[in-house]
Amino acid sequence: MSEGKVLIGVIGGSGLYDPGIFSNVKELKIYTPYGEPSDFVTVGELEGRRVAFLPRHGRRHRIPPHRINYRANMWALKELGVKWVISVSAVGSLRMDYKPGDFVVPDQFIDMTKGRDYTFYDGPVVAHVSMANPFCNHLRKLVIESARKQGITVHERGTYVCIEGPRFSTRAESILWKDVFKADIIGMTLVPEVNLACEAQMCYSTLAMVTDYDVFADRPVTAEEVSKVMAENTAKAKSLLREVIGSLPENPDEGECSCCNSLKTALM
Ligand SMILES: CSC[C@H]1O[C@H](OP(=O)(O)O)[C@H](O)[C@@H]1O
Ligand SMILES: Nc1ncnc2[nH]cnc12
Repeated sequence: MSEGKVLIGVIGGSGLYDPGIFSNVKELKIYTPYGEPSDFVTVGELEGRRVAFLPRHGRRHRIPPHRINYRANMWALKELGVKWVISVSAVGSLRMDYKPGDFVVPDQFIDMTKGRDYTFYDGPVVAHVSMANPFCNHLRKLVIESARKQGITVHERGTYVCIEGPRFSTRAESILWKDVFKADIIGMTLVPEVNLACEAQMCYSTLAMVTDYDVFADRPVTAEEVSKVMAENTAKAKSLLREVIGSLPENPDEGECSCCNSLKTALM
C-alpha cells in the first residue's frame, strides 16, 4: 500500500488503548502548535485502508478528560490527512432502554463542560462554525449499518451530555440531565473533540458504548464498573470498527459532504 495520506482516524476512549487489528504498523510522534497529542499515533492498514489510531487518555489512561489536549489530538489527525474520524467512547445511560453493552450513535450533544480550549480560532482569525448537526450524517449511517450487519444492538439516536468531570454526576444532576435536559447518554470527552473536528473540516461520528446506568438509577456508577463493561465489549467495538472502515470509500473525493466545507460560512 502506498505511503500517503491517512484518510481514517480512530480515537480510542476508556478501555480502547490499542487498535490491535492493524497490519504494517508505524508509531508516529507528531508535533503540533498546541503541544503534544495524548500519545504516539499508530498508523497501519486495515481492510485495505490506511488508518491512524490515537488513545485520547494515553495508552495507560494517564490523562483525565479535563486535561486532554484535544486541540493537539485533532490537529495531529488533520496533519496526517484524516478526513473521517470515528471516536469511541464509554458512556453512562440516562434511560433504561439503553442498556450496558449496547452501542449508541449520538446525533446531538449538550455541553456542560467548564473550561476547555474549544477552538483553533482564538483570534485574530475568528470562526463560528454551525453545530446544528454536530455529527457527520454519512458517517453515522455507515456506523449504524455496520452495527446492524454484525447483529450488534445499536441505538440510532441520542443526545450526549458532556460534563466536565473527572467526577461523576450527583444524583440531582443526573436527574436534571435526564428529566429536564432530556439527554440520553452522558460522558466527559465529546466536547471539544466534536467541534474541533468541525473546525478542521473533518467528518466525525461517535461510537458510544453504554457501560453503566448513570446515578439517577439506584446504584452509583464506579470507574471500575465502566472499565469492566468496556473490557467485556472491546472485541465488539473492534469488529465494528473493522466493518465501518472497510465500508468507507477508498477515494477521498467520494463522500464529500457539508462537514468538509464547514468553514465556508463560518469565518468573520
Ligand atoms: C473511566 S469512566 C469515565 C471516563 O470514561 C469516558 O471516557 P471516554 O469517552 O474517553 O471513553 C468518560 O467520558 C470519562 O472520561
Ligand atoms: N455515568 C457516567 N458519567 C460520566 N461519564 C461516563 N463515562 C461512562 N459512564 C459515565
